[in-house]
Amino acid sequence: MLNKKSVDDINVKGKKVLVRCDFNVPLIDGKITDENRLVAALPTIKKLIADGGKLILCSHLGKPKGQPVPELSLAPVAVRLSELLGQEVKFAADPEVVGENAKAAVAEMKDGDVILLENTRYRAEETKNEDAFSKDLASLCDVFVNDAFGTAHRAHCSNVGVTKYVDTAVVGYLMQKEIDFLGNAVNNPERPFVAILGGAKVSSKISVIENLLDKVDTLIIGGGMAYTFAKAQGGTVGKSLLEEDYCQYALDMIEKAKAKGVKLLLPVDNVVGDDFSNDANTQVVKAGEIPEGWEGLDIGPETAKIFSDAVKDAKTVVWNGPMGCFEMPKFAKGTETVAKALADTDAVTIIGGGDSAAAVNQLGYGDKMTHISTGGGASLEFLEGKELPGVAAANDK
Ligand SMILES: Nc1ncnc2c1ncn2[C@@H]1O[C@H](COP(=O)(O)OP(=O)(O)O)[C@@H](O)[C@H]1O
Ligand SMILES: O=C(OP(=O)(O)O)[C@H](O)COP(=O)(O)O
Repeated sequence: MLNKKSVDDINVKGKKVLVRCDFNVPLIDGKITDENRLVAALPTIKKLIADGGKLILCSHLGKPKGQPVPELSLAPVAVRLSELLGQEVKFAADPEVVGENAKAAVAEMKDGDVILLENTRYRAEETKNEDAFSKDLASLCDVFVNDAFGTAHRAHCSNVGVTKYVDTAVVGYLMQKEIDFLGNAVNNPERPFVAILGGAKVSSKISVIENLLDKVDTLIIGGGMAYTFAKAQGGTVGKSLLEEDYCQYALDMIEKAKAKGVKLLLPVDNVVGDDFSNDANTQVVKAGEIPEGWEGLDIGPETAKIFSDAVKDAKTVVWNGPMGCFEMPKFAKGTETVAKALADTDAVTIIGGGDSAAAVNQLGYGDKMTHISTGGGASLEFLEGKELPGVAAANDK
């Protein structure tokens, strides 16, 4: 259990409550194309409304780099949130985020009202965690609630700096839920505990591999990073994604897994293409036997079966990173097979955010998983065993 004060430990009746959410959602032509992060924020927002707080919501959106960028305004989020909540979420348009407009909007609020501030990254201080903006934010409220799990790995004004200038800083339900699911899976798993890692590069997953090798019964490695392991073991990988500098590291990890009694599963076959394109010619070859001019873009059918079988017997599964270039239908089969195996197992299934979450949702297995994290970078850093600054900054219980 997360040892931080939460929205259940405070009384917000009649108080101004600044709620940091992660409303960093994909927008195409002003339309929200994935609203999971909005839906995930609703329980905390509804609870605080019911308790009679005056809710001042805030979030970043994209990377406007410290100045107003109209395409990155949070205005469309206020519209959609109003619909989802069934009550008006007034948008406090303000290029300074906490300028005259926002202050006037806050001054008019009644108990149970909700407003949304403009994109916090319109202010240059935000990502530098500089005091001026932290103080501005704190001046708006009596109480601060951080429910932005997706941003918890950042130390910015709106999730960390602001806590220096408020007496009460607690976490919301989403933050609690994410940390409880990820924390239980990693630190107190029902066994067998299987972790599946994929994605592009070994270099970006090193700390996760190291941390998980101390905890899992089985570690499955697929995706682009598997080719560095294949090459390290003396195989040929054609023009597959390869990090030569990490070959020795890959061999060390194979040895480390052996020494710890962790079963390490690597691909035994691959779907290869003669081009990085959905129009490529393809064939299935044994892992480490990829011909010159071809590149591995997915795990092969035999590998997909081995990985699925390992998941079948598991009691806890954590998955981060696709098994291949799932964005191209020709190379999506491996990721799809693994997603289906997770959907069919009785195990607790936890999906790290980012591409794996997108893949699982896209394939229609979203509601079959125990928990899909709303944070890519944040869940990765959690799996690395790092302390998340956004969580650390809240008041201890
Ligand atoms: N065999 C491969 N060759 C090249 N890219 C790959 C391969 N397998 C997976 N990828 C790519 O890796 C990307 C995801 O990598 P990464 O950012 O590390 O994962 P995540 O966001 O889940 O942490 C996807 O865009 C996917 O297309
Ligand atoms: O979308 C986010 O991260 P994610 O894509 O790693 O899940 C968070 O909102 C953090 O955004 P940032 O990576 O611009 O700091």
